[in-house]
Amino acid sequence: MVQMKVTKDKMTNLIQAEQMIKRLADQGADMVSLPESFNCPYTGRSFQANSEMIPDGLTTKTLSRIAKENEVYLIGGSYPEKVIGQKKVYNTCVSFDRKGEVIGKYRKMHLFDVDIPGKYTFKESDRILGGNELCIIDTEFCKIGIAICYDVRFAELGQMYAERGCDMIVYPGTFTIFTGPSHWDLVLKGRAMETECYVAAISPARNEQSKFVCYAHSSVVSPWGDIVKQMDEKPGTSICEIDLNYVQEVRSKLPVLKHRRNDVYKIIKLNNSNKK
Ligand SMILES: NC(=O)CC(=O)C(=O)O
Repeated sequence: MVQMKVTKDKMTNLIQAEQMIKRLADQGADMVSLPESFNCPYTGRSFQANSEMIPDGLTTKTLSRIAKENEVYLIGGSYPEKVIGQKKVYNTCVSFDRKGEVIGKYRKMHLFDVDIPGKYTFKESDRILGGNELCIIDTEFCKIGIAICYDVRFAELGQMYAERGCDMIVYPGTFTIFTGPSHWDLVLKGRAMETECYVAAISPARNEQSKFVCYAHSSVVSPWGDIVKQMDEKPGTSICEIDLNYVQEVRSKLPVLKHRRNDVYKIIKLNNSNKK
């Protein structure tokens, strides 16, 4: 987990990310994840101003080189993706294999439009478009589902990854200082427990000078719902060794995925005419 302090300067952020990824690779990490919005601050204006084409932009090219040089799988946190003909951008996570090849691209699906009076108001959809596709990366260890931050609040997405054979879900995410203390552990544990997957969530470090002050506390949660690694709010790196046999062990002891009654329930949106 790379919990870096994101600055306003993209080059500084890329250099910092590279140093931290190298440190983790030198310590034996097989897979490294960056946080959401790692190459620029997480504000609407900064996001739009720093957007790049994928895969031709500087950030994607740099991450590809870093993954290759360090021979690690790299989940590239997220950064703003420019699309020709669109004014708004996507909040996108690109993943790479050990050779630096792109193995997945995920666009944040659920947009963080919230109004917590007196505390925090944000309308991500003013400048960002929501993606519509799942992203599963197939690694030598297991299949991993990718989603971003606010997506973690939506249980259905996690369920879809579990149903499609993922043993782990990675959420680069930057929860706010207002929501994190009550909700971060809860949603990560919830997603892990109901999907019986390992769940990892990687945040930037807290930056009190930033307009967006995040909760930080990057974490890994086991398929039983226990927090197996958690950082505090400071910048740093952390390695967590996980045992994928434990996923199967939990699923055989408590087979909630098998017990789902998909024959009885499915989520539909009622229109006004048939709403009771
Ligand atoms: N920043 C987000 O996208 C989400 C968040 O902070 C929250 O859900 O809380």
